[in-house]
Amino acid sequence: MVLIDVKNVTKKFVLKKEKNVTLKEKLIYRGKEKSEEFWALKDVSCQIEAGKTVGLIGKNGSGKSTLLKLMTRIMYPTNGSIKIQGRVSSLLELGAGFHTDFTGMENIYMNASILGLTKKEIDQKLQSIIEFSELEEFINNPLRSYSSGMYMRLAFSVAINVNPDILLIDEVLSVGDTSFQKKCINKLKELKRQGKTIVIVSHDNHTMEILCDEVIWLNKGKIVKSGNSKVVINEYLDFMAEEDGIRLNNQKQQQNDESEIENDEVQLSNEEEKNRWGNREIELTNLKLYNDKAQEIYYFTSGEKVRFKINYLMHKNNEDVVFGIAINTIDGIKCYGTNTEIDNIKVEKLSSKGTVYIDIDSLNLIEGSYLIDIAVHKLDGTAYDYQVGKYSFQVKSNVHDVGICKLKHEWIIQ
Ligand SMILES: Nc1ncnc2c1ncn2[C@@H]1O[C@H](COP(=O)(O)OP(=O)(O)OP(=O)(O)O)[C@@H](O)[C@H]1O
Repeated sequence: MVLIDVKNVTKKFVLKKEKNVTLKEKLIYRGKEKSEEFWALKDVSCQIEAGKTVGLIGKNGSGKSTLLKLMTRIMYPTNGSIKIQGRVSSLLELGAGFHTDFTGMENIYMNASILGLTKKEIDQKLQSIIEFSELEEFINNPLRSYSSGMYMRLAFSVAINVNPDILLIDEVLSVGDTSFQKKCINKLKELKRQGKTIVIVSHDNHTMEILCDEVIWLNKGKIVKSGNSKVVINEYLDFMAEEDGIRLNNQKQQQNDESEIENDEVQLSNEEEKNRWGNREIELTNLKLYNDKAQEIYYFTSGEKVRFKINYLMHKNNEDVVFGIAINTIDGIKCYGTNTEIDNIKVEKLSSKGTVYIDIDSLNLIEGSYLIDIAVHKLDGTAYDYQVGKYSFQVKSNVHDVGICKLKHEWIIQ
C-alpha cells in the first residue's frame, strides 16, 4: 500500500533581492520589488510504500529537505500533489516545534501535542520519552540552556514515542555523541521491524545503506535515480568522486598555469613556507599524476595503476641524492611512504633538469581524498626540497571498506 504519493511536484521559492534603497529607486521600482525565482524541486514524482525505509540523498541544496518539508505539510508544493495516509511524526531541523523559553518537560507536552497526542497520551508516554533522551537531570531546565546535542535527544525522543505510522527525519542523527547516534539508529531499526514507514535525509551514506530499503537521489531539484539503496548510493558516490576529481583536475590545471607564469622563481606564501623547506640546491618543480592510458588525472578507481611524475631542477651538482614520496589521508595519517634509498635505487649523475617517475601497479587505497608529500634530500636527511601535502588526488571505490589501505583478502567460513 502506498502511504506517500508524490505526483509531479515542483516547489518555487522567491528570493527577495536587496531592497530599493534610494528614493529614486523606490519611485522607479515602486510595487516591483527586485526578486528572483528559484525552483528547488522540478517535477518530482515518487511513491513510498507502507513499511519501507526510504532515504533521500544528494548534494547540498539538491532539494532533500524541501521534499521532506512538503511531506510534513509545513509547506506546500507550487504545482503537483502530495497525498499522505497515516499519522506523521517528523524531526526536521533543530528548533522546529520547540520553544527555548520553556523547559524540556513543557516542550515535550507542546511538541507531542503538535504531533497529535492528547494530554492523557502524553502523560502515559512521558517516562519513556525522558528515559530515552537521557535528560532526566535537565528536564526542568529551560531549553535555551541545552546544547544542540541535548536538544536533538529530546526532539528525537518525542518524535519516536508518539507512535506514528510515518516518521520523517531530516539530517539530525549527526548531532550528538556517537553512542547516542547508535542508540537512535537501533531505535530506527526497531521501528522499521515494527512496520513503520520512515523517510530519512542524511549525508551519512553508510548509515543510509544500513537503514534504507530504497534510496532516492536528488540533484538540482530532480530525481536522478531511485531504487535499491546499495546500487543507488554506489552510483551517487561515483558521481561525487568524479565531480571532486574534476574539481581537483581543474585546480591542478590552474596551479600548473600559475607556476608556468611564475617561472622557476617560486614566491612562497607563509602557509606554503610551513609546508616546504630545504636549501633548494635541488628543487622539485612539479608533480603530475597519470593513469595507465597516460592521461593526466587526479581521481582513480581503487586498484588502478598510477604513475607519479616529479620534475626537478638541479641548481648545484650533488651526488648524495634521495628522492622520496608519501601518501597521507587528509587527516594526516601516513598510508605509505618510500624513497630511493629504502628501495635500494642508487641515484647517479643527475642532469640539471630531469624527471623522476614512480609507478604504482595497484593503488590499493580505500575511497577518499589523499595528500602527497614529495621530497629530495641527502642520505643523512638534510633537505634539498621537502614539500608536504601540496598535491592531492581522490580515490573512488564501489566497496565501502574502512581503514587506510586495502589488504587483499579472502574469507573462509567453515
Ligand atoms: N525558504 C526558502 N527560501 C528560499 N530558498 C530556499 C528555501 N528553502 C530552501 N531553499 C533553497 O532550495 C534549495 C534546496 O534546498 P534544500 O534545503 O531542500 O536542499 P538539501 O538537499 O536539503 O540541502 P542540504 O543537504 O544542504 O540540507 C537550496 O538552494 C535552498 O537554498
